[in-house]
Amino acid sequence: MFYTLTANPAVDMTVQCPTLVPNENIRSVSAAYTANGKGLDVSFALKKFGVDSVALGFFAGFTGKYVVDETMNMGCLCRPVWIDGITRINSYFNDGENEYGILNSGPSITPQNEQELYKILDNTGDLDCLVVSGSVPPKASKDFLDQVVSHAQARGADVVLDLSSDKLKTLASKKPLLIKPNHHEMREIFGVQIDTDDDARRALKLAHEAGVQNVLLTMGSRGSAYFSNGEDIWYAKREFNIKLVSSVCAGDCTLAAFLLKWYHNRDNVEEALKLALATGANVCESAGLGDFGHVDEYSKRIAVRKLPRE
Ligand SMILES: O=P(O)(O)OC[C@@]1(O)O[C@H](CO)[C@@H](O)[C@@H]1O
Repeated sequence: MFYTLTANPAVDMTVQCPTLVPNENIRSVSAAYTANGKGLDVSFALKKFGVDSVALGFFAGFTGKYVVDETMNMGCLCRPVWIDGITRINSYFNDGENEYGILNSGPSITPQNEQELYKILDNTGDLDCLVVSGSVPPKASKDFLDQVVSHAQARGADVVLDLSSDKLKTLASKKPLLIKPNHHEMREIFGVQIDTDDDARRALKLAHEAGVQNVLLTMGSRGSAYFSNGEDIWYAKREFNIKLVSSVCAGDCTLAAFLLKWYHNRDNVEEALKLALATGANVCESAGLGDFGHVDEYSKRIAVRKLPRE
């Protein structure tokens, strides 16, 4: 069973609006309020593909209750750790030309909250793979993520990491099964600006040298991705344009779709990349995750090639 951990979930407010004007109030065209957070998005996307997972995380106040209720309404399993405060609301604006995001830090967690989470991990009987995604709440212990990975690995589980902090570099030594940085995170964490296949090769090599087994490197609005298993590198690119509404949850759904095809069949890289990029593209066309209505069609329009070995 896949488990996901969202240590810092959110209600996302996604607003379509006219051009923002300093010191002026403007009226939005539309606004959507959705239960989100990176790991939760992975669970929601898996569910849309008909796969169950268990969503773990810290939740607080009326917003936390909303996120947990929505998670269960979607038919996802959820094991919340309840904490003090209010689960954050993150705001995203699209003015037709640019996207803007304002992310809040979220409620703090205590050592007791952390212990409660470790206990859940220690008592799972069906944990095959833990996907740890997103930011860590304020006041988390310095070794919180190390502990999470250790508790999961002690159960014999694989660990997948989607973290933007440079903590990813330290955690790499724990040999996670897969990491999913985007090109900005790869530059910040491993110091390589990726514009060409050779740049990607260098960055992916650094990630493997740090200990990571597999890397799914997404290239954001370029609509492409690299995957490396340490021996071979594949490059995938979508061959169509999309009308962008919000790119916010696209990376998380890309990861979910990739895992769906690849986790149980590691030779299935091409199919996994096609579904992953198709899903990411379709998610960009609505606020939140959308209905995945174009995923099948888009999957047929993703080109994948293997890079020649060096
Ligand atoms: O602050 P984090 O945890 O890094 O990111 C949080 C967040 O941006 O991630 C999701 C999209 O990936 C959103 O639903 C959510 O608001």
